Amino acid sequence: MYVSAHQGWVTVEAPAKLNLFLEVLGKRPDGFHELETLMTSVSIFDTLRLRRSSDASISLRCHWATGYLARETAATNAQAASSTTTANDLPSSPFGDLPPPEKNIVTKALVKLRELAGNEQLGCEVHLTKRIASVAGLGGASSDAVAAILAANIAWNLHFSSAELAEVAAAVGSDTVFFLAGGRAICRGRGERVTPVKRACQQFVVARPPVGLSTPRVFSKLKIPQNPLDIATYLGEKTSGEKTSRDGRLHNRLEQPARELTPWIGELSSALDRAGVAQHQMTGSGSSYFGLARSARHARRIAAVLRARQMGLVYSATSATASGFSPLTTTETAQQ
Ligand SMILES: C[C@@](CO)(OP(=O)(O)O)[C@H](O)COP(=O)(O)OP(=O)(O)OC[C@H]1O[C@@H](n2ccc(N)nc2=O)[C@H](O)[C@@H]1O
Ligand SMILES: Nc1ncnc2c1ncn2[C@@H]1O[C@H](COP(=O)(O)OP(=O)(O)O)[C@@H](O)[C@H]1O
Repeated sequence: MYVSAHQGWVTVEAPAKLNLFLEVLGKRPDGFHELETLMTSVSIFDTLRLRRSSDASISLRCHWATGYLARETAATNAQAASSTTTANDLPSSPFGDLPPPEKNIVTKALVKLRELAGNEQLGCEVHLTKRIASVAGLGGASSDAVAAILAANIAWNLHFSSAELAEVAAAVGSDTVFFLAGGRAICRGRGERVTPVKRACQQFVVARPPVGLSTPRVFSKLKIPQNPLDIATYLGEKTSGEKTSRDGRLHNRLEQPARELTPWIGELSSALDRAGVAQHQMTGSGSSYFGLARSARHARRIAAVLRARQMGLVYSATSATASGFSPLTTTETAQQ
């Protein structure tokens, strides 16, 4: 995350993520699945701007960067949960649909944060510009939630510690905690137990087909593996006591169930094979699919091929760099 503050507004660039390895170890009594996943944040960003307001309302205006409005009546009070807008009454965009503001994860995260701060009078105005496609396995909603928590922690002068921020993040999603530091990390449990690993810079081409996939739906099609793969198949030898990732074999246990739900995964896989991309797979619970490119130029070239074949929304992206993605040690302004 990149965080900055200017004239009362806190701005956060919230990255997407890709799952380079994802294994499902079993189903838990709480209905969630025990995961072992290697995630990397990548250079596809939503932009969240937040400033404190003088009253207790939490208002959110959310739109796609292309100009598609997520909600026409975007400004809403967090308490006004009985808004009359519905998820179906506005034109959808090629990025996917977004919920009305009171159901947006950003609003939920801010309500949770002020609840834990013990001050229901805290209010703010939020503008969210979305570029990360939705129901795409790119973690856009989780990243937005963390961006909002970080921005409000500054705007509301809460001085929450990293551990407290992680508690708020975990309360609103499973892969949210990862986004607090981003970079590259192994996430276990529901996704909330995060171990950073050394980063290698990688280039990707990412395509989000015209259909999205809902996470619970993909999990419902999954057959739990008898012999789950060890993440060591992806991670290399230990270096100075810390695991370092090498470009191991990609793996995503959720890809097979997703292939049963949409032909797009198979089509993207074939397109990347034909384009000569050596390693590719689906990210998260889909529907986005990515390939490992040899260079930024290679990624752009493959992206152009996929666009020409109308394979959906196509991005070329690079993995997180060590400097830019740690909100907890970010710029001076952000630490005020
Ligand atoms: C599965 C992953 C892998 O990165 O997929 P993506 O959503 O990113 O594609 C994530 O952990 C998703 O994280 P997140 O999107 O925050 O999930 P949540 O909102 O907490 O859960 C949505 C639903 O997914 C299922 N779910 C999610 C996480 C998990 N470890 N086990 C599950 O079974 C549950 O049915 C849950 O109700
Ligand atoms: N700020 C947000 N951005 C995107 N989707 C959101 C947001 N808030 C809530 N949602 C809901 O979250 C779900 C998609 O989450 P998203 O992170 O885009 O998918 P995925 O986890 O597959 O990447 C959808 O049901 C969507 O309505």
